[in-house]
Amino acid sequence: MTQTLTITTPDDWHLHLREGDALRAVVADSARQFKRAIIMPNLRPPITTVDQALSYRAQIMAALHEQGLDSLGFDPLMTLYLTDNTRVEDIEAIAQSAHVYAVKLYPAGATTNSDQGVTDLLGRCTKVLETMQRLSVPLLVHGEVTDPTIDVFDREAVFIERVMIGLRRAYPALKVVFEHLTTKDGVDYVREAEGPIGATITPQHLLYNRNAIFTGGLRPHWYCLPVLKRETHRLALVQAATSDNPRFFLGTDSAPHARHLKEHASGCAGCYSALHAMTLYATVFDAVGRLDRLEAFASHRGPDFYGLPRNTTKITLVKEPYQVPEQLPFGKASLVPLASGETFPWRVQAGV
Ligand SMILES: NC(=O)N[C@@H](CC(=O)O)C(=O)O
Ligand SMILES: [Zn+2]
Ligand SMILES: [Zn+2]
Repeated sequence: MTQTLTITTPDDWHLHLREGDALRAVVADSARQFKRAIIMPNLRPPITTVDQALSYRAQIMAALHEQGLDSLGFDPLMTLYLTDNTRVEDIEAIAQSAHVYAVKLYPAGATTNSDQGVTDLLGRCTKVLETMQRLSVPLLVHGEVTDPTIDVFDREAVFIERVMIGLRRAYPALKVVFEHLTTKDGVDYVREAEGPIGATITPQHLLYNRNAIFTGGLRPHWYCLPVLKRETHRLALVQAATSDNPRFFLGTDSAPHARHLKEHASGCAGCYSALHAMTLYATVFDAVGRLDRLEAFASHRGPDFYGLPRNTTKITLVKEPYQVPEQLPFGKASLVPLASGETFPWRVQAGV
């Protein structure tokens, strides 16, 4: 008999949906597996006010509507992009809003569309951080320093020392999500830290180490930020995700970029995983004999951290081979999903 696994419908606590044709090309992939997703605000220009977040959300809902997918009931949870100029009123507006849930910190220059990010968090954002702490608005952190003298592979570990510890000491009750955790240093920090902290973990950082970027030649579709790390770090992430620690939960960081911009002299950072995210996570959990923890990681710990109800619907995963397409349409361009062409042992039961 084919093995199946039925779990509470999961949520994706870190997702890039883009805009326009790109949005229309990818949004259904998330909506078919996930009930809710935290939508990243790193558009051009970035989403910095509640009004902008609401009109972006309307764009997302319209894209689903055009494709006849309203009945999926997908709920995009919006975020604002923290800048040096974010105002206390912007945070107060979040607390009043039914659709905006968090503020995202991109250190200036750290990643895709982060040039308007924060230059001096503890110097320039004190009033805003105080207000977030008081109103229980979570800060979602891209945790890498941008100092060019720091080795790319060390930027997360150095961020903990230079920024995270001081930030959390200054605002001990601020809810913080350490996004797309990639190192054993990060896992140890999140596990041991006091106060309200959580961390998202992507499928690529659970499945691959940095050798994947260089196997048989330079492979741009395995390039994301924070970059894949060595095997010891991957093992620590798998251990954390499959443990019973409520601080570690699912966030794909699915980040679509057109094929020609990935296969480029300065290729964009980001892996597209929304298409087959639950296939990838189930593969990891099954490989270490911990499918029993997949539901907690994918469906329970995220809403618990954000103080939201868990979903009441279910999805079923089936242990049948799933082959990842070589590429997908992406407006006028094409999109190469993570591990394109490869076969994995689990798939989501087709419902819609
Ligand atoms: N993760 C990535 O490699 N890229 C993300 C940005 C981010 O999450 O840092 C993107 O928007 O492309
Ligand atoms: Zn990031
Ligand atoms: Zn991201």
